[in-house]
Amino acid sequence: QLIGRACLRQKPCSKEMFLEMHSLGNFQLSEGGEVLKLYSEEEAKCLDSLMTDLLRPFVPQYHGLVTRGEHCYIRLEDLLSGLRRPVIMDCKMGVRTYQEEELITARTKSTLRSDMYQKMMKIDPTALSAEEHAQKGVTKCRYLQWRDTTSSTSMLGFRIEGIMMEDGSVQRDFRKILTLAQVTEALLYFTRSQLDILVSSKAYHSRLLALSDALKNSLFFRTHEVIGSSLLFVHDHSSKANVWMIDFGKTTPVPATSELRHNIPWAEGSREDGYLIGLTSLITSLSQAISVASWQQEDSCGEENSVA
Ligand SMILES: Nc1ncnc2c1ncn2[C@@H]1O[C@H](COP(=O)(O)OP(=O)(O)OP(=O)(O)O)[C@@H](O)[C@H]1O
Ligand SMILES: O=P(O)(O)O[C@@H]1[C@H](O)[C@H](O)[C@@H](OP(=O)(O)O)[C@H](OP(=O)(O)O)[C@H]1O
Repeated sequence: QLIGRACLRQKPCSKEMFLEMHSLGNFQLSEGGEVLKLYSEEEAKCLDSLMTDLLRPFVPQYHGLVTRGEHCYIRLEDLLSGLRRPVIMDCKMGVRTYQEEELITARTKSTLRSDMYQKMMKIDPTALSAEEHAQKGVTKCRYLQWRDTTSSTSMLGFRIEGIMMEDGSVQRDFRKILTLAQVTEALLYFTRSQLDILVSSKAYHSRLLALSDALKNSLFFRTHEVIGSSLLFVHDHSSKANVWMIDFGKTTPVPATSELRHNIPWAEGSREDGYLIGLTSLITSLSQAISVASWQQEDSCGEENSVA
């Protein structure tokens, strides 16, 4: 994720610097309120469908394709346009981050990844089997499964990938978050307990409820397995706050005869992704954060009155 790449720099964050960070990965600078993301057929197809779906207000506007040099790019609305020193949180949604297809491929053709072995070694060498140690490699699917079960993905249906604060500092140390209480703590940190960002009519809580309604009625959502997609939370000092669905590179249509529920646990073959399990967890945690922030505000008013 970009937020991870942004770790490379810890200076105050301007829009230019933010977009520059994109160019380290799959993104390129662009003019006129757009960002360019490296083309993938799956993502372009999803964005095409989303532009005529009920989810359109929750997705960056898609302006088609453009070629720059040797590469083709997807033109997307820049979600940070108009924000000064934005604060950003990327939550990867769903109870798993690998497609069923990746699982099948891993069983039949096991390409080993030494980078993923090294990442596991660094965090928990005991999680690796003797065979994996001997090979010094793991399949991507094995790594993604390990990431899912050791983060809140499997249990809560989402995980926080990263948070970037207004000074450009980036936190990615959310791997150990497993419970709703820990998510609540992270949300209070991310919003600095500001109630206008958490709960006002144009803030995170109401936006998530509106998204939940739209998802229930969306044809796109009923007919797609949504894997590795994120909810991007963005606000700035003026308390403008919004949540967007992004990253459809691993989102695929299900066969015409089936529809997904998104709110039940995954069993192989079902293609269920648990997206709504994650959204429910997020809304619950946000409600808890609102309660805590309200108590904090009452407490500080009480202290001020007693000093006066
Ligand atoms: N339309 C947009 N406007 C502004 N920023 C965006 C936009 N889309 C994505 N980003 C930023 O870029 C980051 C990466 O986006 P995205 O997940 O789509 O890319 P990716 O290359 O598929 O990531 P990964 O492969 O690591 O999952 C997001 O966390 C977000 O901060
Ligand atoms: O969580 P980490 O440690 O950052 O690991 C990455 C993360 O799991 C991404 O979801 C995955 O990309 P996809 O979901 O797009 O497959 C990427 O695979 P990659 O290295 O093959 O891009 C991993 O390296």
